[in-house]
Amino acid sequence: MPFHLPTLIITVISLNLMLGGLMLVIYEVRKTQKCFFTWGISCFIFGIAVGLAGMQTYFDQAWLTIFVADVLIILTPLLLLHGLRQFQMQRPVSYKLVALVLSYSALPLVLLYTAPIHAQTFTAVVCAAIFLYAAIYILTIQQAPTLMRWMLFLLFLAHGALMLTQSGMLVQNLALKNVLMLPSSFEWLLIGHLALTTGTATLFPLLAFAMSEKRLLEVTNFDELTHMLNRRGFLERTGLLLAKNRIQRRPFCVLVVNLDQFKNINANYGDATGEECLRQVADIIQGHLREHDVAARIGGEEFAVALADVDRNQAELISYRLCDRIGKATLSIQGEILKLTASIGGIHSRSSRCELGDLLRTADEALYRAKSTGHNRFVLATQA
Ligand SMILES: Nc1nc2c(ncn2[C@@H]2O[C@H](COP(=O)(O)OP(=O)(O)OP(=O)(O)O)[C@@H](O)[C@H]2O)c(=O)[nH]1
Repeated sequence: MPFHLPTLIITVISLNLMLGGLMLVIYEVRKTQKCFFTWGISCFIFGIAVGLAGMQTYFDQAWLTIFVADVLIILTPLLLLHGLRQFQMQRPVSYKLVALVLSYSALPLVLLYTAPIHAQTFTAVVCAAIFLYAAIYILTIQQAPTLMRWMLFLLFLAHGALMLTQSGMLVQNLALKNVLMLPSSFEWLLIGHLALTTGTATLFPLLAFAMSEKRLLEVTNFDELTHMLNRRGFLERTGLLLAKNRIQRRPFCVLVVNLDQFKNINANYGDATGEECLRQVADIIQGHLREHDVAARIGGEEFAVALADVDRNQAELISYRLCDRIGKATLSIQGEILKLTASIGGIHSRSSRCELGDLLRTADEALYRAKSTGHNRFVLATQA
């Protein structure tokens, strides 16, 4: 199907200018993520490069339509890669790599720009190498959601393959002694580029938003000290588990684990030691639960555990074991061996008919009884 080349060129330029504008708008909102600025500039530069390259047949200034255009074309994926490095490191990243690759690429272009087909082949090979490198680089960004990481990997890989195809076609043209690439081939390359640029530029902001959302969830639902869920996260996750259990009329148990005389630890050894104790107790609790149980730090020296589908005997056994393991653990902190005990108040509901708030209130009352009858023990209440 024939395409109208000037129309295609104008479409590519407009799309890149629009995407560049979009990136700059995002940067305006998220000043801390400089990658959006870099990606925006990269889109603008590509738009200009395509414009200059498209003027080849109308404007006899090879230094501008070949040399400058090709240098800018190489700069585009380099800035894309630089943006990815800024994105991953979340701090200023040196431009050394960009400067180095650009200067090494510009030197051969000085010699080649009078032979357009050679210059274009060289540019396509350099761009392919940068895109393939970026494809591998994106896989190292572990914090990015897996699906998005692989989609970007495929897009970069496809971009690299497109550039390699372009260089292959140019070499073929060279053999056929054509001065420039066949217009029809150039059209297909531009269409491929259009699709890939749109895909990549759409995924970049999504990637950043997905990662901020993940971070936001971590901050709102997790406890920084122990990396367990916090009270909010516990209520959310346990609420869902309880609702599921209620539908199946299965038993449910909530335990509140509170460390005994914890203020003495702080007073005798300092807050930092107290915090290390909290971390080690959190590990003990998490180490004793099944995969689908929920554990959280819901207050200063207070933890909560939700056990789905356990009968009363199992709930008692787990409470006993938790008390026992915390009491027997020797916490080794900065050369000091510390001993701690915990009291546990719990509620076992036979059919999960109660609301979570009521279960927690009853577990708190049971905890009060465990504390007032001597610490280092558990009291388990029962409800229908
Ligand atoms: N280091 C540290 N201490 C904490 C943290 N959160 C709470 N605490 C301390 O935990 C102590 C809790 O004291 P209390 O509520 O009186 O309870 P307790 O000393 O454990 O006594 P009982 O509960 O009766 O056994 C206080 O001294 C708090 O300062 C924390 O994040 N880090």
